[in-house]
Amino acid sequence: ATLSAARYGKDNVRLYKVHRDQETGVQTVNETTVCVLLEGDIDISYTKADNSVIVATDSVKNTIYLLAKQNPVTPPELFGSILAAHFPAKYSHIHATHVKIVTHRWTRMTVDGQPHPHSFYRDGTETRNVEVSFHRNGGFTIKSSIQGLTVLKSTGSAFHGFVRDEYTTLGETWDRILSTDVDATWEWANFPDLDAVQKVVPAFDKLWEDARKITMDTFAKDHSASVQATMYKMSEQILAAEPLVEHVTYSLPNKHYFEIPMEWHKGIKNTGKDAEVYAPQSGPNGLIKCTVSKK
Ligand SMILES: O=c1[nH]c(=O)c2nn[nH]c2[nH]1
Repeated sequence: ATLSAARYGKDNVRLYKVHRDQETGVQTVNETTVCVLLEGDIDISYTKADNSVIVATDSVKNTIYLLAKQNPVTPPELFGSILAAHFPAKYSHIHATHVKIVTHRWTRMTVDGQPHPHSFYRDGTETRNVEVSFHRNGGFTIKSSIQGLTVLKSTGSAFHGFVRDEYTTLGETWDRILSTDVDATWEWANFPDLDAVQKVVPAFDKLWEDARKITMDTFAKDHSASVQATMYKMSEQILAAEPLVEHVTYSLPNKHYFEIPMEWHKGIKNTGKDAEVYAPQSGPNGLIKCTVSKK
């Protein structure tokens, strides 16, 4: 037997940092859940029970908190890169780091018509995430994503013209509910070093805002012929929004809402154009994926 791959570290490191603006008194919060995994000359800790090469996962956790104290934690692409670069710089036998940061929403409250200086609410389970992989000789691969943004449109979605054969029972529709949990990822061109990441910092927040707007605007406005067609339009627009992005990937569950026939009860019409009451389905669900890349 041979050890063909190995990486280890600390997962589910919950991190909160507050910024206090001394002049305005406005406080800003950031809450994330972090995973840092290390790769390198660590084989003997697996194959020979030799722990001399192990940076303890507890030390990894300590390092995450210390670097969060000493560095900006936003944008997550920057903090993820700072975290990823630290370990190969500190430990000569660690050659690569894989970082995942999940950012939870704390949306500032509006109180008495004004943004409140230090009060926030969790508006949904949507998260803003990054995955940063760094190799000593390979620079930074950064993937940014929006996940868990649940959307629904009550019309403006059709699905017809698909294969009809002896396996098909699904009826064609020109007007259906469409709902999904958005999982959209955009992959940046390789950054050779931390300076290259620092130079692009403003683009990270901007593209997250643009990608979120593109996703919701397209979802709302597109007369959707299918999940496939609509997600391709979203992907094209994100690619066009930022030259440094090389691939855009969407993974969208099709969360079905079934019509409930009622004509058996006194002839009540509740299907097709008369449908008003539906049964939201927990499963099965369609799952539609695509990756769209620069030419
Ligand atoms: O948008 C859709 N795409 C599909 O591939 C599909 N299959 N059943 N319903 C569907 N809706």
